[in-house]
Formats: sequence, structure tokens, C-alpha cells
Amino acid sequence: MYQKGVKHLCDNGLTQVPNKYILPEPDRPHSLVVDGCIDLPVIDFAQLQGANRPRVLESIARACQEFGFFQLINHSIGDETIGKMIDVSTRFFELPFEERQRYMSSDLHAPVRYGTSFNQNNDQVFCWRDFLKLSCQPMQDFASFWPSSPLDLREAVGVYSTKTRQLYETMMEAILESLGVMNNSAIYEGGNQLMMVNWYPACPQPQLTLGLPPHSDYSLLTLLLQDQVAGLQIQHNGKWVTVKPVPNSFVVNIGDQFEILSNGRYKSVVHRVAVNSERSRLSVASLHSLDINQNVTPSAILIDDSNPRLYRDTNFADFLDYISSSDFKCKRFLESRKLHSI
Ligand SMILES: O=C(O)CCC(=O)C(=O)O
Ligand SMILES: [Fe+2]
Repeated sequence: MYQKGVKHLCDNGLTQVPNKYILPEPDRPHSLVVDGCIDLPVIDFAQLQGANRPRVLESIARACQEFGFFQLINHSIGDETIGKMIDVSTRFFELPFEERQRYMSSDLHAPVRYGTSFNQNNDQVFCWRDFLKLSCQPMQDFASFWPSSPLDLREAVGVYSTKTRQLYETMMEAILESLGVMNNSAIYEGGNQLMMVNWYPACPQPQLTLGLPPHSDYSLLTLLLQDQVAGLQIQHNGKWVTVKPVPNSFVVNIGDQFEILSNGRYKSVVHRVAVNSERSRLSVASLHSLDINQNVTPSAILIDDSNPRLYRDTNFADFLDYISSSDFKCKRFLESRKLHSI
């Protein structure tokens, strides 16, 4: 019954968190280890386009080194596109269960997948999240698989994914430039784009469970849209800190593939999601990575005698194999790609 998702469970009335979702004591989101809200470094996309570019690139480098995350403002994706994406996603999760169930699949490679928890095939303890995962790139291959209800979903996802894709390419160019890696559009053109729409229902005992367990993203880069309900927490200086939502901005974070590409200069930082008893929360993560079988390799110009190569080549298919074969937690996939001299 837990396989049907948290929304389904809550719709049937719930005053306590079932055992299936109760984390062992040390894994719970204790308020003691949470160091309050932080303002992530803010990067002004508009400034990146003009004479201030060198200064903005320095701020990007600092943000990527210190946090692995930043807030992107003035990013040129209109409020209307963002508003529609949030609205249509919310309406998807409000559809009757039978309608959502049509997209349920335990196949990690399915182009459209409605599911629950983190990896419901393997998780011992479930997390307090339902999701809709949509493959987006190349769009002509995938759009016909996207849910046909709500009626305006395909159009909203089409516009939103095209615009986030363009923004991703511009940000990749800038982030690589901040590392001194120039003229490398071949790395990020084409590639894979997955839209992960996350729904975290309000939870009667939020201190016992998590919306998502600690993990790093496998992507090169993730562009995250969150609504106004706080929940995202990142590891910073050994503590969990909550990221304050900024309206109409994107939270941009470095993924495992970028950590490898940068030979460890920029780290893919572990994050998790806390839930709350007051409000449900929606987020849309646009995960951008290389094509499924395309290897990511540390950039040659970031390797020399004093900076030896730190990672072996890997690809997205390896990651999917990894998460289907083990109880995937934290950064263990990336750890498994490290060359053992470090
Ligand atoms: O909901 C969030 O704020 C984060 C989602 C996330 O980390 C993910 O989808 O990988
Ligand atoms: Fe994530």
C-alpha cells in the first residue's frame, strides 16, 4: 500500500506517520543539527551578460567552491512560464489516484515515471515524497509520453523545459569559464534533461521522517524551482542549513558529473528535504547531464603534476545500475568513482 504514494496515504486520513516512514533516530531531521536558514550566494544573471561578467564569474567560482549551490535571479525565464509549471504540476498531483497511477513504473529507464519515496524498489524506510519524472530531451522523442492530463501539462512542460535547457547551457558556459575551461560547448550541447517534479504532502510528524534523504545529484547541473515553502537543506560546514526560498529564482547546484568534470574543484554537495506539518510543498528539479552512455571525464586542463586526476570515467547508465543494485545513500556513487590514491 505504501507503493501507492504519500498523497494517497494522506488522502485516506492520517494522524501519525506509519512505521514505514520512521527513520532511525540518528537520521532524523533533528532541530539541533540544523543551523537555521541561510541566504545562498545570489548570482544576477542579467549582470553576467554585460561588462560585469568577470566579477560575476568570480562570485560564481566562490559560490561553487564554498556551497556547491547558488540562487540565480534575473534569469530571463518569465514569471508566467514559472507560474504555469508550478500550477500544472500542483494540478497533476491533485488528480484522482487512478489517473496518476497510469504513469507508475518501477523501470528506472521509463521516459515517464510516477512514483514515491527515493527509490521505492530498494528503500528500507520510505521518504515522504511522491514524484513525476519526465524525460525531456530530445523533446520530439518524449513529449508524446508525458501525461495527457491535466490538459495543459504537455504545453507547460514543453515551454518550461525548453527555457530551462537554454538557461542551463548559458550557465554551463559561465561556470566552465569560471574554471578557465573555455570553448567547450560540446560538453553540454545535446545531452540528457530530466524533469523531476516533487510533491511533499504536509506531514503529521515531520520530525520523524524526510521528504528526501541526504543525496547528491548525479547531474552536471541541476536547476531547481521551489515554491515558497522552505524544506531544502544543504550540508554546509558540517551542519544542515535550510535554503530560504526566493520568489522566481532558481537554486542552481553542482552535480556529481560536474564534480568529475572539474576534477573535484567544484563539489556536488549533499542535500536533503525536510517536511512540515502545515503545508505541502512542490519543487521542480531540472537535471541536466551527459547522454546516458556518454562518459564524463576530468577536464585535461585541470590536471597537472600538482593536481592529479581524481576520478575514473563514468556515465549516467552506470549511475542507474548503481542505484538499482544497492541501498543508495549520500555520495556513495561518486565515492565509487574516485581513484583510490585519494
Ligand atoms: O525539493 C527540493 O528542494 C530538492 C529536490 C532534489 O534534491 C532533487 O529532486 O534531487
Ligand atoms: Fe537533489
